[in-house]
Formats: sequence, structure tokens, C-alpha cells
Amino acid sequence: MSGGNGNATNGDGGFSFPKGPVMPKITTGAAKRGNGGVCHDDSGPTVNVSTIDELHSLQKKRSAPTTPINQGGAAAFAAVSEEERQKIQLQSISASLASLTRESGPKVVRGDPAEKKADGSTTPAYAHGQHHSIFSPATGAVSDSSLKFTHVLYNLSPAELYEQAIKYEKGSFITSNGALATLSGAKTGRAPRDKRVVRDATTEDELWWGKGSPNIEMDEHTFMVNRERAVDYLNSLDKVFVNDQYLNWDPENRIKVRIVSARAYHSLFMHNMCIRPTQEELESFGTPDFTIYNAGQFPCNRYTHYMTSSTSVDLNLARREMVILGTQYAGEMKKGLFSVMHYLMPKRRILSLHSGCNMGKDGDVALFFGLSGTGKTTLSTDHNRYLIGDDEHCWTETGVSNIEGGCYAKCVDLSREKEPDIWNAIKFGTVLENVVFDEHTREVDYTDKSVTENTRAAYPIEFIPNAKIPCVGPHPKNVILLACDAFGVLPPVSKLNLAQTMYHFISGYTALVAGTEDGIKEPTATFSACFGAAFIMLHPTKYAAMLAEKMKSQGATAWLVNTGWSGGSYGVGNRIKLAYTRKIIDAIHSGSLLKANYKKTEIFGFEIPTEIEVVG
Ligand SMILES: Nc1ncnc2c1ncn2[C@@H]1O[C@H](COP(=O)(O)OP(=O)(O)OP(=O)(O)O)[C@@H](O)[C@H]1O
Ligand SMILES: O=C([O-])CC(=O)C(=O)O
Ligand SMILES: [Ca+2]
Ligand SMILES: [Mn+2]
Repeated sequence: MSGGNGNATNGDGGFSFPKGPVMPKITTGAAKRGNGGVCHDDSGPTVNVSTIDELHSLQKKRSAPTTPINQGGAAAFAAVSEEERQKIQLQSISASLASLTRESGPKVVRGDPAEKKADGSTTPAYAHGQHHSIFSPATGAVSDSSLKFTHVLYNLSPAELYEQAIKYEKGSFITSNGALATLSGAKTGRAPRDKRVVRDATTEDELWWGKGSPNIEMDEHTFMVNRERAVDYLNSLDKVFVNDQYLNWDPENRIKVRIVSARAYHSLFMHNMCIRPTQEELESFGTPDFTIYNAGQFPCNRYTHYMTSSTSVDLNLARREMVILGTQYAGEMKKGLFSVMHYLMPKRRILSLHSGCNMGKDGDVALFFGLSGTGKTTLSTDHNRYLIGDDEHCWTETGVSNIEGGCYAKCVDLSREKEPDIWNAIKFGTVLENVVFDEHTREVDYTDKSVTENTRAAYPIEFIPNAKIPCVGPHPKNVILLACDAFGVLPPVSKLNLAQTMYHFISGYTALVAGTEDGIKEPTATFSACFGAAFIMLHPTKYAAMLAEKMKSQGATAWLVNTGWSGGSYGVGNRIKLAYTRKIIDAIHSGSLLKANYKKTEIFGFEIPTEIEVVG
């Protein structure tokens, strides 16, 4: 028996040593691996590199090129065309970033400026290397800005965006559920009073202007002043994020959008909220239909005409551009694009809707209209039904389609018990805005409103297990108008005839609950046309007429559901329990509420059921 290094046997022959030297040999230098059972500290597999840099370079495998290389095709040819394709892409991005007053802007390069090349340098490699092909706009009057590089981080993955956020953006953390916690800065809600729309010869006639309209005018020149401010700001940075994505799951009415932003938070938010193109779709993306310049960290100049604060969110429909200055709240981008859809879609006789949408197992579709905070996301996310979308839809001649690729849920007081699907969607990849968490465990406290009431989670729609992909469905059977009544006036549910539906759709009563819009601290009675007046572009009657026509031709039934206070106002009674609202909604979906007995209320003439058959 040999003791060796602990390999003792009991001597009964049931155990034998592998062949090889009995005594371990201490080797130095060129010891080969796996030479027979020698057990010492260094015997594990070793890496086949000679420097640490080489080791690090092994870690990342090159991504598949966006242009598929044909099997058996000439590899050299394919490689050239991939480079060519990337050059075209950079040219397009460079055009987006170009200043309109200087002849040359910065040189646009792809990749992270902090990423070292194999030779240890950080300056871009000229004319070689697929990840760092360079595009420099036509030379003209030279300024310092034209001598610098702007690195473009193009359609990064969530993992890459996490790293960018955590490395460079203060207030970015990974929470214990895997989400990326971010801070949106001073603004934690939209700023509708700072929204401006360019009034030109076309929009003058087409859009809704004046009292009650969300479209506060600015002229073309002022837009260009703000655009230049945003572009110069973005170009002054070492790097910008560019997202090329789609809006609208209806393939015939899909819109290509480009978002240029300065923060990984913004890029990940839009990655989640817009429709994510496949590699192949990206390859043929071409020129975007609409571009957002988000320079939210940089204020607008208050000496500029039409500016009433340091925040400005500017829409120019003719140029198909939006500029954001002075607010980092990501919801501005989402709702800015929604405004664009509210303009483009009705032109195609398609109705755009601020609504959630889901579908039962039998294909029955329900729309959930409602102002911010009334329960569109909460109630369209229903474990027993397929989720088509939570916030923005189109209703065409053939049915409904979601405009977005993700959901934006309020998470104040979120609980696993009451909203399990939303709870579980908050995981790796999800952006968690303005939440508070334990400094050590990183566990989120959804009840903590220290930063804002309007805490939010933005996640791709497929994070909801029963999402319907593609997010389209047939014509709606039920149209549910949600109102969060803070004054205890509305009954929990009533059935509406078409005239009542139009009345409610146009008046859009709800109580604005704190949070989503800047400055709202306690429930305020609001009348918001089309349940989202802040985003409509045309006169409310245009949308209402289309809705009436569609509901009539499809025989949809409308309901008014109060998700607020009943039998006692805010501060006195309690908000209607979510479980109770869900039962009402279930009874609408199943058809049982349609069969109930109704009595007419004296004041509004609402048809309210005398009893609700509660299932389950
Ligand atoms: N009876 C109820 N019905 C619906 N939601 C309720 C009810 N009681 C409390 N809530 C809470 O109200 C909030 C509704 O927010 P939700 O995100 O669904 O609003 P939304 O209509 O999607 O708004 P937005 O357009 O701003 O995204 C959630 O926080 C939900 O938990
Ligand atoms: O836009 C936002 O910030 C959130 C939202 O969905 C709304 O207000 O309707
Ligand atoms: Ca929502
Ligand atoms: Mn909304």
C-alpha cells in the first residue's frame, strides 16, 4: 500500500490505482494535462493562451454577421458585402446625426469607445475590422466637432445595455429579481405642457389646435433650433445609442423607427417597448420612417421662442422627427411615437386607441380603454386570456394589432398575489424606473414612493407567459371603458348603449391619480378626450366617429367599469378591490353579465346589473 496523496484503499482488492507513477511527481513548466491520475493543484484543464489579454479575447465569440453567409458561397464575397452593408448602415446613422448648419459633423464609428483593440489602442481602426468601420461625412468647413469621433452603440442586447448602464449611469443597479433599476432624473412623469407640435401649412388644417388640444404650436424654425441643440449635444458625447425598431404588429402598417439617445436606460427601454426586429429584418431596415433625438439630459434654451420651461418635447410631422430636451423620463418617447401613430393611422382609415387588449380561448377580443392609471395594463394582463397588448392599439378593417412590443406597468404597491404575471415579468431584461430597493439585498420595496408614485416596469411582451405573438387579433367583442372615479359617483359596472359610449369616449372622465403626469399630487377630476387627450393629434370627434362606426358594424358591446372608489370618495372609502374588478371583467368576457337583469340609474341613465353572478 502506498499512501500517496490521500488515495488510500482498504486493501481488499476492490479498488485499484490507475496506471502511472505511484508517487506523485511534482512537475514544473511543461507538464502535459491528463497524463494519468496525478492529482495536484494544477492538474485542472488550463487555458491555451500566453497573455491575460489573449484570455480575455477568448471570452467573447464573434456574433453571427447580420447578413447570412450562404453555405458554399464565396466567403470572401460574403465578407465584403457584410462590410458594405455595415457601411450603408453607418452612412444612414451618420445622416441622422448630421448637423444641418455645419457641413461636417463628427466621424461616426461603431462600437464602444472604451473597448480596447487587440493592440491595446482605443482609437478606431480605420478601414478595417467589421466592428469599427468608419463613416465620416463629406468634409467642408472644419470645426473641432468634425475632428472627433462619435461611437455608435447600435441595437445593443439587454446584457450589453445593462453593462453600459451600470458602468456609466449613476443610479443604475441590478435588483434581486434581475431587473435593471434606473433613475429618470428630475422628471418622473410626462410633461404634457412642454409638448410642442410644428404648425405648418399641412398640420395647420389637419391637426386639432386651440383650447383643449394637446398640440401646443411651435414653428418650423424653432423646431430646427431645438433639433440642432439636441444633435449637437448628442454629437458632443463619446458615444450614442441607436435603436432601429418597428411599431405595429400589423405587417401592412408597420412603421420603422430610429431612436438616438445618450443613455443605456433609454435604449433598453425602447428595446423593450418597441417591436424588436430579427437579424434579417435589420439587414434590410434601410431608412427609418421616424426618428427620435433624445437629448433629455440637456435642457432646452429658454431664450428660444415658444419655450416656457427647460423641458421641450417637439414633434415635427413633416420631417418625421421628434426632439427631446430637458427630460429623461422614458415614457416621453413611447407616448411621442403613439402621437405619431394617432396622426398616421387615421389617414389610412385605421383607428388608433389608447387601450389594452386581450383575447379569450375562443377568440373573443376585449379592448380596455382608460386614462393613465385606470387599469389597462393590470386588467389586460389576465392569466386566463391571451395578452395582445397593454396600452396602444390599432383597429383596422380586419381586426386589432398592438403598436408596441412591450408593456409599461405601474408598480406602486405591486404584489405577487394580486398581479402575479406582472410580478414575474420583472426579471433580467426589465427596466425598473424610480423604484426603491434595499441597499444590500437589492430587494425592491414597491410600497416605497420616496422617488415617485409613478414607479414603472418596462418589459418585452413575451415576458408575459400567455402573450399572443404576433400581437394581433380579430375584431373586438367587448369594449370596456375604465374610469378610476375618486369621487364615488360611478357604479362598479354599467352597460352602455352606443350614444353613451360616444359620450364617455369623448368626455373621457376619470380621476387623474398621482404620478404619471408631472405635478399631479392627489386625485383630480379629469376629462380627457379619447381616454388619452395628451396623445391625440386630430379632433376627438374624428376618432369617436371611427369608433362608433367600427363598434356598430362589429356589434361590439360597451361597458363602463369603475376601478376607483365606490360608495365613498377618495380619503373616505376604499378603492374597489382588484379581485372584485376582475370578477366583473370575467363576467363581461363570459357573457354572463350580458344576460343579467338591468335597471336604469336616474341620473346618467346607465344600465346597471341588479346582481353579478360571481364565478370561481
Ligand atoms: N380595482 C382595480 N382595478 C384596476 N387596477 C387597480 C384596482 N385597484 C388598484 N389598482 C391599481 O391601479 C393601477 C393601475 O395601473 P395600470 O398600469 O394598469 O394603468 P394603465 O391604465 O395601464 O395606465 P398607463 O396608461 O399609465 O400605463 C395598478 O397599480 C393596480 O394595481
Ligand atoms: O406615458 C406614460 O408615462 C405612461 C402611460 O402609459 C400613460 O400615461 O398613459
Ligand atoms: Ca400601462
Ligand atoms: Mn398609457
